[in-house]
Amino acid sequence: MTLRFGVVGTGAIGREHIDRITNKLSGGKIVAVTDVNLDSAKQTVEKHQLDAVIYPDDKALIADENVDAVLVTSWGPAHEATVVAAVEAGKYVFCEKPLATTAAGCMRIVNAEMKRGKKLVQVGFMRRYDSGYVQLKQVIDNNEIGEPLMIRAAHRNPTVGENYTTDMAVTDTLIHEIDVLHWLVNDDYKSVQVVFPKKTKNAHDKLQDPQLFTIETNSGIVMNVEVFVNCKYGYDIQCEVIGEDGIVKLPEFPSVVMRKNEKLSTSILNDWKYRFMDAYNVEIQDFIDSITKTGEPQGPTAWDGYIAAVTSDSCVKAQQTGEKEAITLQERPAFYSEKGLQTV
Ligand SMILES: NC(=O)C1=CN([C@@H]2O[C@H](COP(=O)(O)OP(=O)(O)OC[C@H]3O[C@@H](n4cnc5c(N)ncnc54)[C@H](O)[C@@H]3O)[C@@H](O)[C@H]2O)C=CC1
Ligand SMILES: O=C1[C@H](O)[C@H](O)[C@@H](O)[C@H](O)[C@H]1O
Repeated sequence: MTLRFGVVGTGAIGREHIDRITNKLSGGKIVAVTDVNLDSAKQTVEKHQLDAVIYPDDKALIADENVDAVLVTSWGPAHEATVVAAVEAGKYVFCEKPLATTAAGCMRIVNAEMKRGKKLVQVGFMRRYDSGYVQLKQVIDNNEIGEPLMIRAAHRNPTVGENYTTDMAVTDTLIHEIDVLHWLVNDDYKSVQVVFPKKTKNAHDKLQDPQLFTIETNSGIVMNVEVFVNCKYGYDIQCEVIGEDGIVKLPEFPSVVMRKNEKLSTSILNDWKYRFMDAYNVEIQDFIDSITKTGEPQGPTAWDGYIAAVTSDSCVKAQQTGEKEAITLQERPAFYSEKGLQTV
Protein backbone atom coordinates (compact mmCIF):
# COMPACT_ATOMS: atom_id res chain seq x y z
CA MET A 1 0.00 0.00 0.00
CA THR A 2 1.19 3.51 -0.83
CA LEU A 3 0.04 6.34 1.45
CA ARG A 4 -1.13 9.12 -0.86
CA PHE A 5 -0.47 12.63 0.53
CA GLY A 6 -2.19 15.91 -0.20
CA VAL A 7 -0.02 18.84 0.92
CA VAL A 8 -1.50 22.09 2.28
CA GLY A 9 1.27 24.70 2.22
CA THR A 10 4.21 24.47 -0.19
CA GLY A 11 6.57 26.77 1.68
CA ALA A 12 9.87 26.02 3.38
CA ILE A 13 9.10 22.90 5.37
CA GLY A 14 6.34 21.79 3.00
CA ARG A 15 8.91 21.49 0.22
CA GLU A 16 11.35 19.77 2.58
CA HIS A 17 8.74 17.14 3.46
CA ILE A 18 7.63 16.77 -0.20
CA ASP A 19 11.26 16.09 -1.14
CA ARG A 20 11.76 13.48 1.60
CA ILE A 21 8.47 11.68 0.87
CA THR A 22 9.23 11.70 -2.88
CA ASN A 23 12.95 10.95 -2.88
CA LYS A 24 14.12 9.58 0.49
CA LEU A 25 11.35 7.70 2.29
CA SER A 26 9.33 4.64 1.25
CA GLY A 27 5.61 4.00 1.02
CA GLY A 28 4.41 7.55 0.42
CA LYS A 29 3.48 9.59 -2.67
CA ILE A 30 2.43 13.20 -3.19
CA VAL A 31 -0.77 13.20 -5.23
CA ALA A 32 -2.16 16.70 -4.52
CA VAL A 33 -0.94 20.11 -3.38
CA THR A 34 -2.48 23.47 -2.56
CA ASP A 35 -1.23 26.83 -1.36
CA VAL A 36 -2.94 30.23 -1.02
CA ASN A 37 -0.05 31.30 -3.22
CA LEU A 38 -0.90 29.10 -6.22
CA ASP A 39 2.36 30.04 -7.96
CA SER A 40 4.18 28.39 -5.06
CA ALA A 41 2.13 25.23 -5.56
CA LYS A 42 2.83 25.23 -9.29
CA GLN A 43 6.56 25.85 -8.82
CA THR A 44 6.71 23.02 -6.29
CA VAL A 45 5.03 20.53 -8.65
CA GLU A 46 7.42 21.53 -11.43
CA LYS A 47 10.57 21.56 -9.28
CA HIS A 48 9.88 18.16 -7.73
CA GLN A 49 8.38 16.72 -10.97
CA LEU A 50 5.30 15.62 -9.04
CA ASP A 51 2.41 13.69 -10.58
CA ALA A 52 0.07 15.75 -8.43
CA VAL A 53 -3.15 17.73 -8.81
CA ILE A 54 -3.02 21.43 -7.83
CA TYR A 55 -6.14 22.41 -5.90
CA PRO A 56 -7.42 25.96 -5.23
CA ASP A 57 -7.79 25.34 -1.50
CA ASP A 58 -7.57 22.77 1.31
CA LYS A 59 -11.25 21.84 1.14
CA ALA A 60 -11.00 20.75 -2.51
CA LEU A 61 -7.80 18.82 -1.76
CA ILE A 62 -9.40 17.02 1.20
CA ALA A 63 -12.38 16.05 -0.99
CA ASP A 64 -10.07 14.20 -3.41
CA GLU A 65 -10.75 10.47 -2.88
CA ASN A 66 -7.19 9.77 -3.99
CA VAL A 67 -5.88 11.62 -0.91
CA ASP A 68 -5.38 9.28 2.07
CA ALA A 69 -3.40 11.70 4.27
CA VAL A 70 -3.20 15.48 4.53
CA LEU A 71 0.23 17.02 5.24
CA VAL A 72 -0.42 20.38 6.93
CA THR A 73 2.53 22.74 6.42
CA SER A 74 0.69 26.04 6.16
CA TRP A 75 1.01 28.91 8.67
CA GLY A 76 0.09 27.99 12.23
CA PRO A 77 -3.18 29.99 12.43
CA ALA A 78 -4.49 28.06 9.40
CA HIS A 79 -3.85 24.60 10.85
CA GLU A 80 -7.03 24.09 12.92
CA ALA A 81 -9.53 24.54 10.09
CA THR A 82 -7.62 22.21 7.76
CA VAL A 83 -7.09 19.53 10.42
CA VAL A 84 -10.74 19.53 11.55
CA ALA A 85 -11.95 19.30 7.94
CA ALA A 86 -9.54 16.45 7.18
CA VAL A 87 -10.49 14.50 10.33
CA GLU A 88 -14.18 14.96 9.64
CA ALA A 89 -13.54 13.57 6.13
CA GLY A 90 -11.78 10.54 7.67
CA LYS A 91 -8.36 11.48 6.31
CA TYR A 92 -5.09 10.88 8.16
CA VAL A 93 -3.28 14.09 9.11
CA PHE A 94 0.37 14.94 9.68
CA CYS A 95 0.26 18.47 11.04
CA GLU A 96 3.35 20.58 11.59
CA LYS A 97 3.54 22.38 14.93
CA PRO A 98 1.48 23.98 16.25
CA LEU A 99 -1.57 21.70 15.96
CA ALA A 100 -3.60 24.85 16.58
CA THR A 101 -2.63 28.23 18.00
CA THR A 102 -5.03 27.94 20.96
CA ALA A 103 -5.92 25.23 23.47
CA ALA A 104 -9.57 25.58 22.48
CA GLY A 105 -8.64 24.97 18.87
CA CYS A 106 -6.72 21.83 19.83
CA MET A 107 -9.74 20.60 21.83
CA ARG A 108 -11.93 21.03 18.75
CA ILE A 109 -9.52 18.75 16.89
CA VAL A 110 -9.42 16.27 19.80
CA ASN A 111 -13.23 16.15 19.90
CA ALA A 112 -13.46 15.68 16.13
CA GLU A 113 -10.97 12.79 16.29
CA MET A 114 -12.74 11.13 19.25
CA LYS A 115 -16.07 11.51 17.43
CA ARG A 116 -14.47 9.75 14.46
CA GLY A 117 -13.44 7.00 16.88
CA LYS A 118 -10.02 6.45 15.31
CA LYS A 119 -6.55 8.00 15.74
CA LEU A 120 -5.91 9.97 12.54
CA VAL A 121 -3.64 12.83 13.64
CA GLN A 122 0.12 13.02 14.21
CA VAL A 123 1.76 16.32 15.19
CA GLY A 124 5.21 17.22 13.83
CA PHE A 125 7.04 17.22 17.16
CA MET A 126 10.12 15.69 15.54
CA ARG A 127 12.47 15.93 18.53
CA ARG A 128 10.87 12.77 19.93
CA TYR A 129 12.44 11.06 16.90
CA ASP A 130 15.86 12.73 17.19
CA SER A 131 18.45 10.08 18.08
CA GLY A 132 19.96 12.28 20.81
CA TYR A 133 16.63 12.83 22.58
CA VAL A 134 15.72 9.13 22.15
CA GLN A 135 19.01 8.22 23.91
CA LEU A 136 18.27 10.75 26.68
CA LYS A 137 14.85 9.15 27.22
CA GLN A 138 16.31 5.63 27.31
CA VAL A 139 18.80 6.69 30.03
CA ILE A 140 16.01 8.28 32.09
CA ASP A 141 13.50 5.46 31.58
CA ASN A 142 16.20 2.91 32.55
CA ASN A 143 16.77 4.88 35.80
CA GLU A 144 20.47 5.23 34.95
CA ILE A 145 20.74 8.69 36.61
CA GLY A 146 18.06 8.17 39.25
CA GLU A 147 15.10 10.53 39.48
CA PRO A 148 15.46 13.63 37.26
CA LEU A 149 15.68 16.74 39.49
CA MET A 150 16.46 19.60 37.07
CA ILE A 151 16.79 20.29 33.35
CA ARG A 152 18.86 22.98 31.67
CA ALA A 153 18.01 23.59 28.02
CA ALA A 154 18.72 26.17 25.33
CA HIS A 155 17.10 26.85 21.97
CA ARG A 156 19.26 29.26 19.98
CA ASN A 157 18.68 30.58 16.47
CA PRO A 158 21.37 32.63 14.71
CA THR A 159 18.88 35.34 13.80
CA VAL A 160 15.17 35.95 13.16
CA GLY A 161 13.30 38.41 10.94
CA GLU A 162 11.47 41.62 11.80
CA ASN A 163 8.16 39.68 11.81
CA TYR A 164 9.30 37.53 14.73
CA THR A 165 7.53 38.74 17.89
CA THR A 166 8.20 38.19 21.60
CA ASP A 167 5.33 35.68 21.95
CA MET A 168 6.69 33.68 18.98
CA ALA A 169 9.63 32.75 21.20
CA VAL A 170 6.95 30.56 22.86
CA THR A 171 4.50 29.63 20.09
CA ASP A 172 7.07 29.08 17.33
CA THR A 173 10.28 28.17 19.12
CA LEU A 174 9.92 27.08 22.78
CA ILE A 175 7.02 24.82 21.73
CA HIS A 176 9.61 22.19 20.78
CA GLU A 177 11.03 22.09 24.31
CA ILE A 178 7.49 22.25 25.71
CA ASP A 179 6.64 19.02 23.93
CA VAL A 180 9.89 17.09 24.29
CA LEU A 181 10.73 17.84 27.94
CA HIS A 182 7.55 16.47 29.59
CA TRP A 183 7.85 13.46 27.27
CA LEU A 184 11.45 12.97 28.39
CA VAL A 185 10.62 12.87 32.13
CA ASN A 186 7.11 11.36 31.92
CA ASP A 187 5.67 14.20 34.03
CA ASP A 188 3.11 16.96 33.52
CA TYR A 189 3.77 20.68 33.87
CA LYS A 190 2.52 22.65 36.88
CA SER A 191 3.73 26.26 36.42
CA VAL A 192 5.95 28.63 34.44
CA GLN A 193 7.69 31.94 35.11
CA VAL A 194 9.61 34.09 32.60
CA VAL A 195 12.59 36.40 33.09
CA PHE A 196 13.82 38.84 30.45
CA PRO A 197 17.62 39.16 30.78
CA LYS A 198 19.52 42.11 29.34
CA LYS A 199 18.40 42.51 25.71
CA THR A 200 20.87 41.79 22.93
CA LYS A 201 21.71 44.62 20.56
CA ASN A 202 21.10 42.13 17.74
CA ALA A 203 17.32 41.91 18.34
CA HIS A 204 14.92 44.25 16.53
CA ASP A 205 13.46 46.94 18.76
CA LYS A 206 10.08 45.21 19.37
CA LEU A 207 11.56 41.84 20.36
CA GLN A 208 12.64 40.78 23.84
CA ASP A 209 15.63 38.51 23.31
CA PRO A 210 16.93 36.39 25.04
CA GLN A 211 14.20 34.99 27.32
CA LEU A 212 14.53 32.58 30.25
CA PHE A 213 11.64 30.22 31.15
CA THR A 214 11.47 28.39 34.49
CA ILE A 215 8.98 25.51 34.23
CA GLU A 216 8.04 23.27 37.17
CA THR A 217 6.46 19.81 36.90
CA ASN A 218 3.97 18.10 39.18
CA SER A 219 6.73 15.95 40.75
CA GLY A 220 8.88 19.04 41.44
CA ILE A 221 11.36 18.92 38.56
CA VAL A 222 12.58 22.46 37.70
CA MET A 223 13.43 23.19 34.06
CA ASN A 224 15.38 26.28 33.01
CA VAL A 225 14.97 26.88 29.28
CA GLU A 226 16.77 29.66 27.45
CA VAL A 227 15.36 30.95 24.16
CA PHE A 228 17.86 33.13 22.33
CA VAL A 229 16.92 33.73 18.69
CA ASN A 230 19.66 36.22 17.75
CA CYS A 231 22.67 34.38 19.14
CA LYS A 232 24.54 34.98 15.84
CA TYR A 233 26.98 32.03 16.13
CA GLY A 234 24.63 29.30 14.84
CA TYR A 235 21.58 27.07 15.36
CA ASP A 236 22.27 25.42 18.71
CA ILE A 237 20.01 23.09 20.70
CA GLN A 238 21.17 22.07 24.19
CA CYS A 239 19.55 19.85 26.82
CA GLU A 240 21.03 18.52 30.10
CA VAL A 241 19.12 16.42 32.63
CA ILE A 242 20.47 16.47 36.22
CA GLY A 243 19.42 13.39 38.20
CA GLU A 244 19.94 12.02 41.72
CA ASP A 245 22.78 9.72 40.61
CA GLY A 246 24.17 11.37 37.50
CA ILE A 247 23.82 13.81 34.62
CA VAL A 248 22.94 13.08 30.97
CA LYS A 249 23.34 15.60 28.16
CA LEU A 250 22.23 15.84 24.54
CA PRO A 251 25.23 15.04 22.32
CA GLU A 252 26.70 17.83 20.18
CA PHE A 253 25.66 17.47 16.55
CA PRO A 254 28.45 15.42 14.87
CA SER A 255 31.19 17.50 13.24
CA VAL A 256 34.74 16.84 12.08
CA VAL A 257 37.54 18.32 14.23
CA MET A 258 39.89 20.63 12.35
CA ARG A 259 43.47 21.57 13.33
CA LYS A 260 44.58 24.64 11.38
CA ASN A 261 46.32 27.98 11.95
CA GLU A 262 47.14 27.10 15.56
CA LYS A 263 43.43 26.40 16.24
CA LEU A 264 41.41 23.24 17.06
CA SER A 265 37.79 23.65 15.85
CA THR A 266 34.48 21.91 15.10
CA SER A 267 31.49 23.28 13.17
CA ILE A 268 28.08 24.41 14.42
CA LEU A 269 25.03 24.19 12.13
CA ASN A 270 23.13 27.36 11.27
CA ASP A 271 19.66 26.00 10.34
CA TRP A 272 16.95 23.71 11.74
CA LYS A 273 16.67 21.95 8.33
CA TYR A 274 20.00 20.19 8.90
CA ARG A 275 19.99 19.78 12.67
CA PHE A 276 16.82 17.66 12.62
CA MET A 277 16.99 16.24 9.09
CA ASP A 278 17.13 12.64 10.33
CA ALA A 279 14.35 13.24 12.86
CA TYR A 280 12.07 14.66 10.14
CA ASN A 281 12.78 11.57 8.02
CA VAL A 282 12.12 9.14 10.88
CA GLU A 283 8.92 10.83 12.07
CA ILE A 284 7.31 10.83 8.62
CA GLN A 285 8.50 7.30 7.80
CA ASP A 286 6.99 6.23 11.15
CA PHE A 287 3.72 7.98 10.20
CA ILE A 288 3.63 6.11 6.86
CA ASP A 289 4.65 2.73 8.30
CA SER A 290 2.33 2.85 11.34
CA ILE A 291 -0.68 3.69 9.20
CA THR A 292 0.24 1.01 6.65
CA LYS A 293 0.78 -1.67 9.32
CA THR A 294 -1.79 -0.80 12.03
CA GLY A 295 -4.20 1.67 10.46
CA GLU A 296 -3.22 4.39 12.94
CA PRO A 297 -0.27 6.78 13.42
CA GLN A 298 1.70 6.14 16.64
CA GLY A 299 3.55 9.44 16.99
CA PRO A 300 2.67 12.61 18.96
CA THR A 301 -1.12 12.82 19.14
CA ALA A 302 -3.68 15.59 19.03
CA TRP A 303 -3.66 15.41 22.84
CA ASP A 304 0.08 16.15 22.79
CA GLY A 305 -0.80 19.12 20.61
CA TYR A 306 -3.35 20.20 23.25
CA ILE A 307 -0.77 19.89 26.07
CA ALA A 308 1.62 22.06 24.06
CA ALA A 309 -1.05 24.67 23.39
CA VAL A 310 -2.17 24.93 27.04
CA THR A 311 1.45 25.24 28.16
CA SER A 312 2.19 27.80 25.45
CA ASP A 313 -0.80 29.88 26.57
CA SER A 314 0.56 29.91 30.15
CA CYS A 315 4.06 30.81 28.94
CA VAL A 316 2.72 33.75 26.92
CA LYS A 317 0.70 34.90 29.96
CA ALA A 318 3.84 34.63 32.09
CA GLN A 319 5.70 36.80 29.54
CA GLN A 320 3.01 39.45 30.06
CA THR A 321 2.65 39.28 33.86
CA GLY A 322 6.17 38.37 34.97
CA GLU A 323 4.44 36.17 37.56
CA LYS A 324 4.48 32.40 38.09
CA GLU A 325 1.53 31.18 36.02
CA ALA A 326 -0.27 27.86 36.52
CA ILE A 327 -0.39 25.26 33.73
CA THR A 328 -3.70 23.42 34.07
CA LEU A 329 -4.65 20.56 31.79
CA GLN A 330 -8.01 18.90 31.38
CA GLU A 331 -8.04 15.21 32.30
CA ARG A 332 -6.55 13.03 29.53
CA PRO A 333 -9.35 11.13 27.74
CA ALA A 334 -9.00 7.32 27.73
CA PHE A 335 -8.91 7.60 23.93
CA TYR A 336 -5.42 9.06 24.33
CA SER A 337 -4.14 6.55 26.91
CA GLU A 338 -0.44 6.90 27.78
CA LYS A 339 0.88 4.27 25.33
CA GLY A 340 3.68 6.75 24.79
CA LEU A 341 5.76 6.96 21.66
CA GLN A 342 7.56 3.70 20.88
CA THR A 343 11.30 4.37 20.83
CA VAL A 344 12.01 4.28 17.12
N1 LIG B 1 9.05 21.11 12.94
C1 LIG B 1 9.88 22.09 12.65
O1 LIG B 1 11.06 22.07 13.03
C2 LIG B 1 9.40 23.24 11.85
C3 LIG B 1 8.05 23.50 11.75
N2 LIG B 1 7.61 24.56 11.04
C4 LIG B 1 6.16 24.82 11.01
O2 LIG B 1 5.67 24.54 9.71
C5 LIG B 1 4.67 25.48 9.33
C6 LIG B 1 5.12 26.19 8.05
O3 LIG B 1 6.31 26.87 8.33
P1 LIG B 1 7.24 27.38 7.12
O4 LIG B 1 7.33 26.32 6.07
O5 LIG B 1 8.50 27.88 7.74
O6 LIG B 1 6.38 28.62 6.57
P2 LIG B 1 6.36 29.23 5.08
O7 LIG B 1 5.82 30.60 5.23
O8 LIG B 1 7.69 29.02 4.43
O9 LIG B 1 5.32 28.29 4.32
C7 LIG B 1 3.96 28.29 4.66
C8 LIG B 1 3.19 28.15 3.35
O10 LIG B 1 1.81 27.94 3.65
C9 LIG B 1 1.03 28.73 2.78
N3 LIG B 1 -0.25 28.95 3.44
C10 LIG B 1 -0.51 29.75 4.50
N4 LIG B 1 -1.81 29.64 4.85
C11 LIG B 1 -2.37 28.73 4.00
C12 LIG B 1 -3.67 28.17 3.85
N5 LIG B 1 -4.68 28.53 4.66
N6 LIG B 1 -3.88 27.24 2.89
C13 LIG B 1 -2.87 26.88 2.06
N7 LIG B 1 -1.61 27.38 2.14
C14 LIG B 1 -1.37 28.30 3.11
C15 LIG B 1 1.83 29.99 2.53
O11 LIG B 1 1.45 30.62 1.33
C16 LIG B 1 3.25 29.41 2.46
O12 LIG B 1 3.60 29.04 1.15
C17 LIG B 1 4.49 26.41 10.53
O13 LIG B 1 3.42 25.96 11.32
C18 LIG B 1 5.81 26.25 11.29
O14 LIG B 1 5.65 26.44 12.70
C19 LIG B 1 8.47 25.41 10.37
C20 LIG B 1 9.82 25.17 10.45
C21 LIG B 1 10.39 24.09 11.20
O1 LIG C 1 10.08 24.99 14.33
C1 LIG C 1 10.99 25.77 14.17
C2 LIG C 1 12.37 25.32 14.01
O2 LIG C 1 12.45 23.91 14.28
C3 LIG C 1 13.34 26.01 14.90
O3 LIG C 1 13.78 25.16 15.94
C4 LIG C 1 12.79 27.23 15.55
O4 LIG C 1 13.84 27.96 16.08
C5 LIG C 1 11.98 28.01 14.57
O5 LIG C 1 11.64 29.25 15.12
C6 LIG C 1 10.74 27.21 14.27
O6 LIG C 1 10.11 27.64 13.11
